[in-house]
Amino acid sequence: MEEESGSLPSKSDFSAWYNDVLWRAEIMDVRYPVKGLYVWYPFGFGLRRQTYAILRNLLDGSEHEETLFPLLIPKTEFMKEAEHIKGFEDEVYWVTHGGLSELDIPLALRPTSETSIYPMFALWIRSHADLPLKVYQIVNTFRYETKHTRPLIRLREITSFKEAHTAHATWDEAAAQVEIALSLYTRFYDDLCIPITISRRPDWDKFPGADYTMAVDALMPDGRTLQVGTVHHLGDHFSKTFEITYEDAEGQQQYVHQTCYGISERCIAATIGVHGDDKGLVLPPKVAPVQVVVIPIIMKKRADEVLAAAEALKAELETSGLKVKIDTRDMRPGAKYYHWEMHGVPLRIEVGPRDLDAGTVVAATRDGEKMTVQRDEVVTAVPEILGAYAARLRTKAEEFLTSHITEAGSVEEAAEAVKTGIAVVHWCGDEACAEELEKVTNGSVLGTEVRSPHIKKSEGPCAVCGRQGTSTVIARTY
Ligand SMILES: Nc1ncnc2c1ncn2[C@@H]1O[C@H](COS(=O)(=O)NC(=O)[C@@H](N)CS)[C@@H](O)[C@H]1O
Repeated sequence: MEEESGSLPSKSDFSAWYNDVLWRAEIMDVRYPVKGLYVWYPFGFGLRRQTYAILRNLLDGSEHEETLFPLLIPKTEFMKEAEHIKGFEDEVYWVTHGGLSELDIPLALRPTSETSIYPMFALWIRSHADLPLKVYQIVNTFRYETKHTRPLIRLREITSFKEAHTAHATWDEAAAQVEIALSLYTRFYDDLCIPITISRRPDWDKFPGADYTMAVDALMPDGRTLQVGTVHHLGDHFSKTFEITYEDAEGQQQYVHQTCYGISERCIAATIGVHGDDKGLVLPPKVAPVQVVVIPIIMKKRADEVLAAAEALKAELETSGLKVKIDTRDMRPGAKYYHWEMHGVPLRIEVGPRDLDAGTVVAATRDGEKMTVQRDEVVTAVPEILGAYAARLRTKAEEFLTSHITEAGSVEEAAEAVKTGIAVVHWCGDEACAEELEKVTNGSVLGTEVRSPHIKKSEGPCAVCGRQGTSTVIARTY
């Protein structure tokens, strides 16, 4: 794709920066003629592949099995669970025709897959020996979002919806699975070098049909939080609706207790938003489609020698398991640096005539570290350089988060804090007080039972009514 004229807006104008970097870094083409649907460029798709490979490995390594359920859900099944319907009825797309003939039963495009999966769970689960059952799928789902749609953040077609669904013998075992899911999500976001907060959503914000919802939030550069994952304890609401029972050791029929937990491409929006800078993407090594770019510094003389050395270096790095590109385009080095910095490539290695003579190369990390490396040590040095780079990304993102969390003693203080980040107040749990908190702060009550190394939980008088309250997170959200 041609390097367009003009330059990337400053990241301080986050909305403009975000929209611009998505096409300049070839992540998403937003010109598709349906609102809320976007096209993955190949480079962006590479970022998606790497990101979801991490997620797959974490799930597969935690006794989940990947599966695939149909996209279309018969209205008869979809309309079975009252809460679920209420939560999704104004978001569901319906297929009403097959060709020219009207369907006798309209089919929903899955907004999420409880009502396609659980009728099958009822067939699959017969005895406690079938439990625990842990499956996941990574599919596209469809939600007719009426709020402002944004690529990777608020889609009508969620193209990368990882949804896990588990079934257990007891409520407690399902609750234990909620904790396992949260620890998997914590590891996943750590691999993306993204610090998160976890909290229990207030009841009015929990997943339709759930007992409770634990949510994972990331702080974006504009001070708003992005819900980048959720884990729901479904109790036996769905198993009673879909008759998912098992025979227990005493020969009794028991309803299973379930969980489900989802992550969408918002994880990529967070990676782009949290780490990016004024020059473009800054990608963690584990998800970068190109981890190292080799730039031959080609002068008139010795061009062939430099090119051969650069190709040899590329081959060696690839053999060591890295994703490497060599940029031999006929353009000045600075234009090449600009291009690969825009694409967030973690490490650039320059090879020129002087380097050949000195037996060295110049390594430059995407966050600005530059060093000379002995040519014959490059293959062992690169993993260390990338490790140190990832640690710096993590530290920088943690510092941003911790410096944007305010323990607020009053509603007014919370209102000030949410202009640029997260406020922690004491809230009694009463909905009326939450409404007052949201009205005055212009933020949302994200939740209680806050889990974050950066937020200490405490008790104290509710910031609104003075009754006994607990630490509660408030922020402006996407
Ligand atoms: N319109 C959307 N665009 C992008 N991501 C979304 C959208 N709606 C939800 N998500 C993401 O998908 C995650 C899971 O969605 S959810 O509704 O909370 N939960 C479920 O659907 C459950 N079935 C767990 S899979 C959310 O935490 C949020 O991060």
